[in-house]
Amino acid sequence: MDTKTKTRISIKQIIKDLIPDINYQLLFTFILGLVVLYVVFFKLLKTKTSKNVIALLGLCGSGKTQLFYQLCHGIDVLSVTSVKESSHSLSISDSRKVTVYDIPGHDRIRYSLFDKIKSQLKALIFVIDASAIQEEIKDVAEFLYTILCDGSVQGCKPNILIVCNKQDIPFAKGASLIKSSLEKEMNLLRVTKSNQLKSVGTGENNNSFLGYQGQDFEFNQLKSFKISFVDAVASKGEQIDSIKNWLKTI
Ligand SMILES: Nc1nc2c(ncn2[C@@H]2O[C@H](COP(=O)(O)OP(=O)(O)OP(=O)(O)O)[C@@H](O)[C@H]2O)c(=O)[nH]1
Repeated sequence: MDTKTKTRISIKQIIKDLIPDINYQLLFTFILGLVVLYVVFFKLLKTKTSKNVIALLGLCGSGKTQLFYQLCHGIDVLSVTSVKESSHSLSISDSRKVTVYDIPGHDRIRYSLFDKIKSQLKALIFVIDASAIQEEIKDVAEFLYTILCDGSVQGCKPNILIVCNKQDIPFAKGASLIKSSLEKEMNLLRVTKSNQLKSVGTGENNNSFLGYQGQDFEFNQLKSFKISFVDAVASKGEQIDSIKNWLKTI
């Protein structure tokens, strides 16, 4: 008898001595269960910790880069239209760090850059130029609608902050007015979007219709997201405290 077989027999003997009526099948199932639990636990932990991205989104010129520099470096920046994303690690509390991405607003590149990070979203900051919202409402609503319909974004359930920036400019619209204007615009948009999908024969697409059927669209119908609106002035970090406070809550 070799030493390996001897050891196996003695281990079996020890277990038998300890628990005389042992059911090996039950023991095996128990150990297998523990292994499965261990794997699932670590997978869950990994998914939770890997969602540490905050994306700054919005149309060109809304003030994303200005806000990015204020939040991450506490400085003002003389910015030009961005053509590639910038990122920076930011501490949002003593023990938590996130990576903030400034995604350029140009419609040719914003989606491809956003696609790279959207599966790791912890939160989204959507920046609007409140002084130009009357002219830009359709584009803003379309961009926001597309983001909210995205399957990966819906899967991440990020907290969303809609920043109504440039409140220092006379006649800039306030957050509550912008919220209701966006709801009206998105109400129209979801009819066109779902009709477009029907006409190309894709049938029902759960992601394309936001809110409740038969009711006017309201942001609070979106249960996957926690959406808040704030007024802000990113220039010189004049009015960004509400954004900083929100970051602590995500
Ligand atoms: N008055 C005022 N101007 C601002 C404010 N925030 C940003 N700006 C100005 O708006 C312009 C555009 O700001 P950016 O931060 O470059 O805008 P962006 O969203 O990053 O633009 P893209 O890179 O094209 O996507 C710059 O001239 C900023 O100085 C603000 O709160 N008030």
